[in-house]
Amino acid sequence: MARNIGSRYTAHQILGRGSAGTVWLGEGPEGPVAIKLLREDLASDQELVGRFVQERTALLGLVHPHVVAVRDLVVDGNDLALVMTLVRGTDLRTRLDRERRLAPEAAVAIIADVADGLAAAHKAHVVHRDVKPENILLDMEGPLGPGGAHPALLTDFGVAKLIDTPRRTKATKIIGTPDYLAPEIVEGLPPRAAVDIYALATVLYELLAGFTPFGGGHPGAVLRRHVTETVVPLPGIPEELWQLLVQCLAKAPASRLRASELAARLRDLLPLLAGIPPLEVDEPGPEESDQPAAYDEQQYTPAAEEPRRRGAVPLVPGSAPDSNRDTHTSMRVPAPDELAGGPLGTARAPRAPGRPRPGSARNKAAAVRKRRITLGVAALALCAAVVVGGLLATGGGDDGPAPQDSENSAPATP
Ligand SMILES: Nc1ncnc2c1ncn2[C@@H]1O[C@H](COP(=O)(O)OP(=O)(O)OP(=O)(O)O)[C@@H](O)[C@H]1O
Repeated sequence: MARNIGSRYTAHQILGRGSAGTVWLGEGPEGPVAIKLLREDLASDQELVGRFVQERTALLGLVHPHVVAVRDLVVDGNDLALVMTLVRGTDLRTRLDRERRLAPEAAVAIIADVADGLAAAHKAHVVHRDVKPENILLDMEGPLGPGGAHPALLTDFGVAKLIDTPRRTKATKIIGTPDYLAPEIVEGLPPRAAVDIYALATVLYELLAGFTPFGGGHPGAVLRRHVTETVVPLPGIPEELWQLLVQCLAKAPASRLRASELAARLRDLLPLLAGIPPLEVDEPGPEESDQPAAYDEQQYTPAAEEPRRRGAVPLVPGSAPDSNRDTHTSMRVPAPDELAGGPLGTARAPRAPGRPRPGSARNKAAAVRKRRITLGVAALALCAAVVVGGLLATGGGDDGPAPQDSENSAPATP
């Protein structure tokens, strides 16, 4: 069923739904386009419409081979729409869902493309703020690159910023997708270009591992891990690539690479990665979905009809994206004491197949068993010492004190 969008565009068929609206396959004066029609309640928000118009120049000015171009903005009656270049292909989430893990060469080629797009945006002082596989489109009509990767384009520029109006989200609330949120955002700092680098490095990790480094479980736990936990090495990952990942996942934004540098360094690595198969990494089990120790769950309110999916809530309450993907969260910024992690951590640390993960529930159980044994042996040693001491005190023993096992008599440590 076709419908007109403004006077110049016709929307023909729904391509997909996100939390902020519906993307249509449409037609304009210059041929086929993708039209993101924002939800009616957003379109009727005068403040948002004002921002939409304000951001017009920045959004329309961003033209780059690895950015989905916004070609027009339509404000017409109840319609508020972004007209974009139509990308014929799929999004990276769909590819990842299908393949679980990508070979390092293909993963790096895709991320290098996106880093190029980000470099152009950052040069124009535009921060994306919502880099994630859902917002990376693969152009199946483009030429095949290294590792058989199709060209990758970043989409949804400026949408997070448009929706993050002071009225919708108080200064103390976080907007974004938990798995990809940089620690400085969790700590309440304003988002700068480095947040996109952190998110992009998280996507690269996910392409290689099949899961994000700090995701899983309650969104509060995910946010805390971003701030307190360090990323655990992926088994079999080439060292140069690992070092690059670690640098871009640094907690301090200033330690991360700039987008242009990241793109160049990734491309330099491509010859080294040629022919390497996808890494063999065990999927994290459900045991890692720990609840944060101190986070007040009352503060986290998923939309009533929204099922708990990977700990996410939609960007805008009441929205129903048509996929079961992690979308956005809107939560208050956790207090410092809530961000303090436990000694074992709760990150879904990767491991080589068959080997236990540090900090996993299985390891916690082993730690508890070890502690019980240590305590038992220490108690026995103490009893023996008391008996021997008693015998000595009463002059009843000639064999001297019982031998002390220095390891077993040490105080039990958790
Ligand atoms: N320019 C485009 N060309 C072709 N398909 C597109 C384009 N932009 C978006 N799509 C498709 O439309 C669907 C919905 O996109 P949208 O950006 O609204 O949602 P999302 O990013 O998945 O979720 P959210 O907005 O909640 O983060 C996606 O499946 C995406 O692949």
